[in-house]
Amino acid sequence: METVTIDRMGYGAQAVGKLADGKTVFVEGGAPGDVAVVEVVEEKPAFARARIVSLVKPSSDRVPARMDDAASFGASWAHLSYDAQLAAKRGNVCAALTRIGRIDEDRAEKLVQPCVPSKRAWGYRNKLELAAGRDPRGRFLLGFFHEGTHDIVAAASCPLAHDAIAKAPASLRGAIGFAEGSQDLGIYRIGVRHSLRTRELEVALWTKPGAFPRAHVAKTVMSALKATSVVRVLADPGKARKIKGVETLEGRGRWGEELLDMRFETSAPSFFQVNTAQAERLVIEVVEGLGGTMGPEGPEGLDGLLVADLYAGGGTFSVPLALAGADVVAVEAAGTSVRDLRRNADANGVDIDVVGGDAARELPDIGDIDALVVDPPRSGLADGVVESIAAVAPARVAYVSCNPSTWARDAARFEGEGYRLVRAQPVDLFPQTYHVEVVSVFERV
Ligand SMILES: C[S@@+](CC[C@H](N)C(=O)[O-])C[C@H]1O[C@@H](n2cnc3c(N)ncnc32)[C@H](O)[C@@H]1O
Repeated sequence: METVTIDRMGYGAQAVGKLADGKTVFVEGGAPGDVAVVEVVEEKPAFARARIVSLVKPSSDRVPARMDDAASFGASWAHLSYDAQLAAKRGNVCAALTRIGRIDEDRAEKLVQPCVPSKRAWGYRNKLELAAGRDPRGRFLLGFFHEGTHDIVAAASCPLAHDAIAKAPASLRGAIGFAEGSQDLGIYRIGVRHSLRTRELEVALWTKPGAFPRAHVAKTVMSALKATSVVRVLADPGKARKIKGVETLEGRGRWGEELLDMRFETSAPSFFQVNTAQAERLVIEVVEGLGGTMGPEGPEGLDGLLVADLYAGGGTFSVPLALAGADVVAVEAAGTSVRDLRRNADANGVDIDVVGGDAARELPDIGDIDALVVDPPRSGLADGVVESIAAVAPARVAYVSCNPSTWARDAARFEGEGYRLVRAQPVDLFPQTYHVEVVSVFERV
């Protein structure tokens, strides 16, 4: 056992300090400024992991615990004040840019703006993603995967989600457990989406294809939650990308949300930003980053520009860019999102050239574009994509990222291909967790 001082939050659940021998130590539940007696639980050549045995001097960034099981739904920074979370998120973006992006510290400090706080620090999620299974006694189990494992931690509620769905885990567990009785319906995942703006609430039950008592289950779900839509997503466990179908069991079969006066409809397997109010900030950053503005009538100022939106989802950026006057080509790989995007373009009265396929493969066929948006999954841009973008030579690139490490790697690639990073805006979509979104702008030199 030894006493350490915690220096900062890592990009993950843990805080970071140094052991007496100079080795980096990751400390679960630590806060910057804590002086703590720790016990090393794992020793590696380059670093160690430790747990806090006692706090000699607690950090002034600490706030009283709101619940004991916060870590089970990813709220591993809930012991930090919200200001400290925002500062740590910006710190992690700067650190990624210097360590991985090889941008010097002074420049990174100037480029990375203060993190935009979320309007709600709790109750902000429009979506709950629940894991379902059975406990050793065969009873229906609903909760969250323990981080990094497939062990389900049963949870009654999730205070990160809107109040209307925060207690959905308990209601659904009771109702579905009762409806199942001893018969296993094979439900392995349940998604619940709710909009504070449209009041629409959708429950999506993920099962393998096969017989399913649709009417009985729909009635059960409706008795637990006032849903506007209940659907069944047919896919094999672990193969979420290979959707075999979506059946409407009750109601609309889709979920509707409003974003800056635009209307988006999302089918259950498709991606949609989980913090709607903060997604609006992402849209504003992207429109302005490409030279447009948010006028009183909505996005404007991009007339005549040819813009490609890669990894476009249901059109969160494509639709406002088209409303701002740009000719938009959107590329998206997931079939359900491609259908959503076409529908969302129609619903918002814009024409968008929607291409279903792999962003890297489709990019060279798009032609001479003026500007580009990329919003890839956590893995960032695949090898060769930055080079393909540079070959098409857009004057500006807006890069939206949910992973500072892969973003910083790609920033270095852009800077090596004749682009310069001119702005990096962290936006907090995920309070109480270590996650952070970054909207950045690269200009062709
Ligand atoms: C982080 S989401 C962003 C979606 C959208 N920009 C938004 O804000 O709602 C990433 C999207 O990229 C899509 N995607 C993943 N890999 C892809 C690829 N290789 N080519 C095209 N789209 C891909 C996913 O289906 C998903 O819709």
